[in-house]
Amino acid sequence: MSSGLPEPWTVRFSKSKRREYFFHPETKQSQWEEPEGTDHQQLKQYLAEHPLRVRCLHLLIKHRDSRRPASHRSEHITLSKEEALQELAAYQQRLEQGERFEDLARERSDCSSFKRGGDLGHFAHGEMQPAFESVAFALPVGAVSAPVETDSGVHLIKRVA
Ligand SMILES: O=C(N[C@H](Cc1nc2ccccc2[nH]1)C(=O)O)c1cc2ccccc2s1
Repeated sequence: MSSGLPEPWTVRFSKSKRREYFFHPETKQSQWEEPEGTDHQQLKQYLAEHPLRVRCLHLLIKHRDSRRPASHRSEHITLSKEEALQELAAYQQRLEQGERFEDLARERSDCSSFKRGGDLGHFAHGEMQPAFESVAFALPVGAVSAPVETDSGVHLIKRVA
């Protein structure tokens, strides 16, 4: 689906101003206003279907090959990746039995976001590790991912916005 923007303009999200802006990848020009010739309705429809930001909760289980094999739970994580995946599968079952994602993230996540029920807040493209980002942006709101592997460990991701 077209963005409604004239080629090759793209739309991005400004974290500082918390709003979208328009970027021309050849001239490197950026501006707040919609470029000349934009189909406004099509752009609004496009943004409704291709959000520039998502908000997710996640439950991370680190293992001995994680980038930083330590967390508030353990100074030295020795779990193997296979053991971490087995433990994550048990949390998937508990979610399927109706337990709240936030409660399980608070109980078990090795990410410092555990304190907020695994809430990472809103993030745009380019802010999280690629494998995490692509799954997060592909999730429907309210859905929980299958296990996702990143350099940090193995995750379950719930998209909430
Ligand atoms: O990178 C973080 N924490 C790392 C673990 C980690 N690695 C991740 C990789 C992708 C998404 C979230 C991730 N969390 C740590 O604690 O070792 C973040 C913590 C928080 C806390 C609040 C909001 C965003 C973030 S991102």
